[in-house]
Amino acid sequence: MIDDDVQVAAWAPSTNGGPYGAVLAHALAGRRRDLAAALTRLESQSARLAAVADMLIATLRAGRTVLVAGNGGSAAGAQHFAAELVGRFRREREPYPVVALCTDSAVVTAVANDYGYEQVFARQVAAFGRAGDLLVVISTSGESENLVRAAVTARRRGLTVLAVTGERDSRLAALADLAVRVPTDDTALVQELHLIVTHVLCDLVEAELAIREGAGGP
Ligand SMILES: O=C(CO)[C@@H](O)[C@H](O)[C@H](O)[C@H](O)COP(=O)(O)O
Ligand SMILES: [Zn+2]
Repeated sequence: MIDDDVQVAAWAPSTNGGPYGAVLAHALAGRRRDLAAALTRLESQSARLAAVADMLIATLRAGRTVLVAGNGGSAAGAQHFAAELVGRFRREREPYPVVALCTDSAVVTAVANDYGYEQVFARQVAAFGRAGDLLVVISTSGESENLVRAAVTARRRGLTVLAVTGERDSRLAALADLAVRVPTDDTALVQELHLIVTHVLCDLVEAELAIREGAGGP
Protein backbone atom coordinates (compact mmCIF):
# COMPACT_ATOMS: atom_id res chain seq x y z
CA MET A 1 0.00 0.00 0.00
CA ILE A 2 1.30 3.50 -0.88
CA ASP A 3 1.82 5.89 2.02
CA ASP A 4 0.46 9.27 0.78
CA ASP A 5 2.54 11.27 3.30
CA VAL A 6 5.78 9.65 2.16
CA GLN A 7 4.86 10.27 -1.52
CA VAL A 8 4.16 13.98 -0.93
CA ALA A 9 7.35 14.44 1.07
CA ALA A 10 9.42 12.72 -1.64
CA TRP A 11 8.15 15.09 -4.37
CA ALA A 12 8.14 18.32 -2.41
CA PRO A 13 10.52 20.96 -3.89
CA SER A 14 13.66 21.42 -1.79
CA THR A 15 14.61 24.96 -0.79
CA ASN A 16 17.74 25.13 -2.98
CA GLY A 17 16.16 23.37 -5.97
CA GLY A 18 17.91 20.06 -5.24
CA PRO A 19 20.55 18.56 -7.56
CA TYR A 20 19.24 20.43 -10.63
CA GLY A 21 18.70 23.77 -8.92
CA ALA A 22 21.73 25.55 -10.37
CA VAL A 23 21.23 24.05 -13.84
CA LEU A 24 17.57 25.11 -13.92
CA ALA A 25 18.30 28.61 -12.64
CA HIS A 26 20.93 28.98 -15.35
CA ALA A 27 18.55 27.62 -18.03
CA LEU A 28 15.73 29.97 -16.99
CA ALA A 29 18.04 32.99 -16.89
CA GLY A 30 19.22 32.04 -20.38
CA ARG A 31 15.62 31.80 -21.67
CA ARG A 32 14.81 35.20 -20.13
CA ARG A 33 17.86 36.80 -21.75
CA ASP A 34 17.29 35.22 -25.19
CA LEU A 35 13.53 35.89 -25.25
CA ALA A 36 13.96 39.49 -24.13
CA ALA A 37 16.59 40.16 -26.82
CA ALA A 38 14.47 38.53 -29.52
CA LEU A 39 11.30 40.36 -28.45
CA THR A 40 13.12 43.67 -28.59
CA ARG A 41 14.12 42.88 -32.17
CA LEU A 42 10.58 41.69 -32.98
CA GLU A 43 9.20 45.08 -31.92
CA SER A 44 10.87 46.60 -34.97
CA GLN A 45 8.55 44.45 -37.11
CA SER A 46 5.32 45.94 -35.78
CA ALA A 47 4.44 47.53 -39.15
CA ARG A 48 4.73 44.11 -40.78
CA LEU A 49 2.62 42.50 -38.06
CA ALA A 50 -0.02 45.18 -38.61
CA ALA A 51 -0.05 44.29 -42.33
CA VAL A 52 -0.52 40.63 -41.41
CA ALA A 53 -3.39 41.54 -39.08
CA ASP A 54 -4.97 43.51 -41.95
CA MET A 55 -4.62 40.45 -44.18
CA LEU A 56 -6.37 38.21 -41.64
CA ILE A 57 -9.09 40.77 -40.94
CA ALA A 58 -9.80 41.34 -44.64
CA THR A 59 -9.99 37.58 -45.27
CA LEU A 60 -12.40 36.92 -42.40
CA ARG A 61 -14.46 40.03 -43.05
CA ALA A 62 -14.97 38.85 -46.64
CA GLY A 63 -16.33 35.56 -45.27
CA ARG A 64 -13.33 33.61 -46.54
CA THR A 65 -11.56 30.74 -44.78
CA VAL A 66 -8.12 30.66 -43.20
CA LEU A 67 -6.26 27.34 -43.56
CA VAL A 68 -3.25 26.79 -41.25
CA ALA A 69 -0.50 24.18 -41.52
CA GLY A 70 2.73 23.22 -39.78
CA ASN A 71 4.78 20.18 -38.73
CA GLY A 72 5.68 18.99 -35.22
CA GLY A 73 5.67 21.87 -32.74
CA SER A 74 4.33 24.11 -35.51
CA ALA A 75 1.43 21.67 -36.07
CA ALA A 76 0.55 22.29 -32.43
CA GLY A 77 0.93 26.02 -33.13
CA ALA A 78 -1.41 25.77 -36.13
CA GLN A 79 -4.04 23.99 -34.02
CA HIS A 80 -3.62 26.50 -31.23
CA PHE A 81 -4.14 29.42 -33.64
CA ALA A 82 -7.29 27.81 -35.09
CA ALA A 83 -8.61 27.09 -31.60
CA GLU A 84 -8.22 30.73 -30.53
CA LEU A 85 -10.15 31.98 -33.56
CA VAL A 86 -12.86 29.32 -33.81
CA GLY A 87 -13.33 29.45 -30.04
CA ARG A 88 -12.28 32.72 -28.48
CA PHE A 89 -9.12 34.49 -27.39
CA ARG A 90 -10.30 37.23 -25.00
CA ARG A 91 -13.69 38.38 -26.27
CA GLU A 92 -17.16 36.99 -26.84
CA ARG A 93 -17.80 37.28 -30.59
CA GLU A 94 -18.73 35.29 -33.69
CA PRO A 95 -16.62 32.17 -34.47
CA TYR A 96 -14.21 32.61 -37.37
CA PRO A 97 -13.60 29.91 -40.04
CA VAL A 98 -10.00 28.89 -39.34
CA VAL A 99 -9.04 25.28 -40.08
CA ALA A 100 -5.81 23.49 -39.07
CA LEU A 101 -4.78 21.02 -41.79
CA CYS A 102 -2.73 18.77 -39.48
CA THR A 103 -5.60 17.51 -37.32
CA ASP A 104 -7.43 14.84 -39.32
CA SER A 105 -5.25 11.77 -38.78
CA ALA A 106 -7.18 9.67 -41.31
CA VAL A 107 -6.69 12.27 -44.06
CA VAL A 108 -3.07 12.96 -43.13
CA THR A 109 -2.12 9.26 -42.96
CA ALA A 110 -4.06 8.30 -46.11
CA VAL A 111 -2.51 11.07 -48.18
CA ALA A 112 0.97 10.43 -46.72
CA ASN A 113 0.64 6.70 -47.33
CA ASP A 114 -0.78 6.92 -50.84
CA TYR A 115 0.85 10.07 -52.27
CA GLY A 116 3.78 10.83 -49.93
CA TYR A 117 4.15 13.03 -46.87
CA GLU A 118 5.08 16.00 -49.02
CA GLN A 119 1.48 16.04 -50.35
CA VAL A 120 -0.41 16.05 -47.02
CA PHE A 121 -1.09 19.79 -46.99
CA ALA A 122 -1.13 20.53 -50.74
CA ARG A 123 -3.89 17.99 -51.29
CA GLN A 124 -5.98 19.51 -48.50
CA VAL A 125 -5.41 23.00 -49.89
CA ALA A 126 -6.71 21.69 -53.23
CA ALA A 127 -9.70 20.11 -51.46
CA PHE A 128 -10.70 22.97 -49.17
CA GLY A 129 -9.07 26.15 -50.48
CA ARG A 130 -10.93 28.63 -52.65
CA ALA A 131 -9.68 31.79 -54.36
CA GLY A 132 -9.67 34.56 -51.77
CA ASP A 133 -8.94 32.22 -48.84
CA LEU A 134 -5.73 32.55 -46.88
CA LEU A 135 -3.16 29.80 -46.24
CA VAL A 136 -0.93 30.31 -43.20
CA VAL A 137 2.20 28.13 -43.13
CA ILE A 138 4.13 27.98 -39.87
CA SER A 139 7.69 26.65 -40.02
CA THR A 140 10.89 27.21 -38.06
CA SER A 141 13.12 26.42 -41.06
CA GLY A 142 10.83 27.73 -43.78
CA GLU A 143 11.94 24.69 -45.78
CA SER A 144 9.50 21.86 -45.01
CA GLU A 145 8.68 20.31 -48.36
CA ASN A 146 5.00 19.65 -47.57
CA LEU A 147 4.50 23.32 -46.66
CA VAL A 148 6.34 24.53 -49.76
CA ARG A 149 4.07 22.36 -51.92
CA ALA A 150 0.99 23.62 -50.08
CA ALA A 151 2.08 27.22 -50.69
CA VAL A 152 2.66 26.54 -54.40
CA THR A 153 -0.78 24.92 -54.71
CA ALA A 154 -2.38 27.79 -52.83
CA ARG A 155 -0.80 30.43 -55.07
CA ARG A 156 -1.91 28.52 -58.18
CA ARG A 157 -5.48 28.43 -56.91
CA GLY A 158 -5.72 32.09 -56.00
CA LEU A 159 -5.30 31.84 -52.23
CA THR A 160 -3.14 34.36 -50.42
CA VAL A 161 -0.17 32.90 -48.52
CA LEU A 162 1.22 34.05 -45.19
CA ALA A 163 4.48 32.45 -44.00
CA VAL A 164 5.49 32.52 -40.34
CA THR A 165 9.13 31.40 -40.12
CA GLY A 166 12.48 31.94 -38.45
CA GLU A 167 14.93 34.60 -39.52
CA ARG A 168 16.85 32.94 -42.32
CA ASP A 169 15.99 33.20 -46.01
CA SER A 170 13.75 30.31 -46.99
CA ARG A 171 11.60 28.99 -49.80
CA LEU A 172 8.43 29.62 -47.78
CA ALA A 173 9.32 33.24 -47.07
CA ALA A 174 10.11 33.72 -50.77
CA LEU A 175 6.86 32.07 -51.94
CA ALA A 176 4.56 33.93 -49.56
CA ASP A 177 2.61 37.12 -50.25
CA LEU A 178 3.69 38.24 -46.79
CA ALA A 179 6.14 36.70 -44.33
CA VAL A 180 6.79 37.18 -40.63
CA ARG A 181 10.37 36.10 -39.98
CA VAL A 182 10.94 36.15 -36.24
CA PRO A 183 14.46 37.37 -35.41
CA THR A 184 16.28 34.16 -34.48
CA ASP A 185 17.23 30.81 -36.02
CA ASP A 186 17.16 28.86 -32.75
CA THR A 187 14.32 26.38 -33.28
CA ALA A 188 12.88 26.46 -29.75
CA LEU A 189 13.05 30.24 -29.58
CA VAL A 190 11.46 30.55 -33.03
CA GLN A 191 8.52 28.45 -31.80
CA GLU A 192 8.18 30.50 -28.62
CA LEU A 193 8.14 33.71 -30.66
CA HIS A 194 5.61 32.20 -33.07
CA LEU A 195 3.26 31.66 -30.14
CA ILE A 196 3.64 35.31 -29.10
CA VAL A 197 3.10 36.47 -32.70
CA THR A 198 -0.05 34.36 -33.12
CA HIS A 199 -1.47 35.50 -29.78
CA VAL A 200 -0.84 39.16 -30.65
CA LEU A 201 -2.50 38.61 -34.03
CA CYS A 202 -5.52 36.89 -32.45
CA ASP A 203 -5.91 39.83 -30.08
CA LEU A 204 -5.80 42.39 -32.91
CA VAL A 205 -8.07 40.43 -35.26
CA GLU A 206 -10.63 39.70 -32.59
CA ALA A 207 -10.66 43.28 -31.30
CA GLU A 208 -11.17 44.71 -34.79
CA LEU A 209 -13.83 42.22 -35.92
CA ALA A 210 -15.68 42.32 -32.58
CA ILE A 211 -16.05 46.12 -32.87
CA ARG A 212 -17.67 45.67 -36.31
CA GLU A 213 -19.95 42.94 -34.99
CA GLY A 214 -21.06 45.32 -32.23
CA ALA A 215 -21.78 47.88 -34.93
CA GLY A 216 -24.08 45.50 -36.82
CA GLY A 217 -22.01 42.56 -38.07
CA PRO A 218 -18.63 41.94 -39.78
O1 LIG B 1 9.02 21.13 -31.89
C1 LIG B 1 9.99 20.74 -32.50
C2 LIG B 1 11.35 21.26 -32.20
O2 LIG B 1 11.27 22.22 -31.15
C3 LIG B 1 9.91 19.70 -33.58
O3 LIG B 1 8.76 18.87 -33.36
C4 LIG B 1 9.79 20.36 -34.97
O4 LIG B 1 8.59 21.10 -35.01
C5 LIG B 1 9.83 19.32 -36.08
O5 LIG B 1 11.14 18.82 -36.17
C6 LIG B 1 9.41 19.85 -37.45
O6 LIG B 1 9.38 18.80 -38.38
C7 LIG B 1 10.27 20.99 -37.97
O7 LIG B 1 9.68 21.52 -39.15
P1 LIG B 1 9.85 23.05 -39.58
O8 LIG B 1 9.52 23.89 -38.38
O9 LIG B 1 11.28 23.23 -40.01
O10 LIG B 1 8.87 23.26 -40.71
ZN1 LIG C 1 9.31 22.31 -30.06
